[in-house]
Amino acid sequence: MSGELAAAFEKAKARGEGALVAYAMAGDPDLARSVEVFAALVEGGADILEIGVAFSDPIADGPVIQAASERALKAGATLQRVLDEVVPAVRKRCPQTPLVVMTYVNIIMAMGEERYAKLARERGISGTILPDLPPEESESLRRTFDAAGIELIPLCAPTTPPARAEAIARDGRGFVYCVSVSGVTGMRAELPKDLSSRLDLVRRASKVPIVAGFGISTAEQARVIGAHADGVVVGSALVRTAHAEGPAAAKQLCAEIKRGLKR
Ligand SMILES: O=P(O)(O)OC[C@@H](O)[C@@H](O)c1c[nH]c2ccccc12
Repeated sequence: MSGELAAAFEKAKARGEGALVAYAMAGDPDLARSVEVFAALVEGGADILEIGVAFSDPIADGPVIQAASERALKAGATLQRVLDEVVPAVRKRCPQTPLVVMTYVNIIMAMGEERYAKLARERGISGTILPDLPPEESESLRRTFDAAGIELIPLCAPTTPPARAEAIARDGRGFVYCVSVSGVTGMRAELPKDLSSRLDLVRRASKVPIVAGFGISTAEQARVIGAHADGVVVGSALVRTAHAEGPAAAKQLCAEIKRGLKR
């Protein structure tokens, strides 16, 4: 196991903070400028970067990330180029920050799972999130990733039955990603009332840290949810801000959300 993700959660905890996992799309608006966005998120206090690799059919994504996907595809952000050009540049700018790739199964299969795992590890990736990975495929992929030192981060949905959520959490690598709302990524004014009890259940069963993501865009939401998790994921709000106002504004938003994660 790489251990870099665990260390990032430990570091945040030692500072009395929940961890901020900040998502942006590699190649949005182009490869070089997305590196600036990732660096800004870390300057704003992100503890872990989630690097989106665009896919033509992003079924789990709402409008903001879909639009980012389209911009990235237009800019030529293939998995190969992201690993060759974006990841090393981000690594160089942010040497202390663990990097996680977030993409869809097809993209990994097209490269070949072993080739991906080896190359990703060489480039400095710690983990990978695949929201459309069917449970039947997850075991073989997890073995491949384990062997290469890439942590396959599992997801738990609101529709995952408690016993299944516990099983996922027990077997988790890196951290468990608890999806807060049904549906697609994107900002939400309100989060479900039973979210905190679901998070408590997964957290009790999990050997690795747990984070909540989907719909979080404010410091107040981060504060409320952060009390029941080891960290939160913020995507659409950062992607939208970086696109509309630039990296400096996204950095500000990170810093604000980070304040909500102070214990
Ligand atoms: O955008 P939101 O609502 O802040 O959600 C996180 C998110 O963007 C990121 O983790 C993500 C982007 N695309 C995904 C697809 C599935 C699961 C997670 C994701």
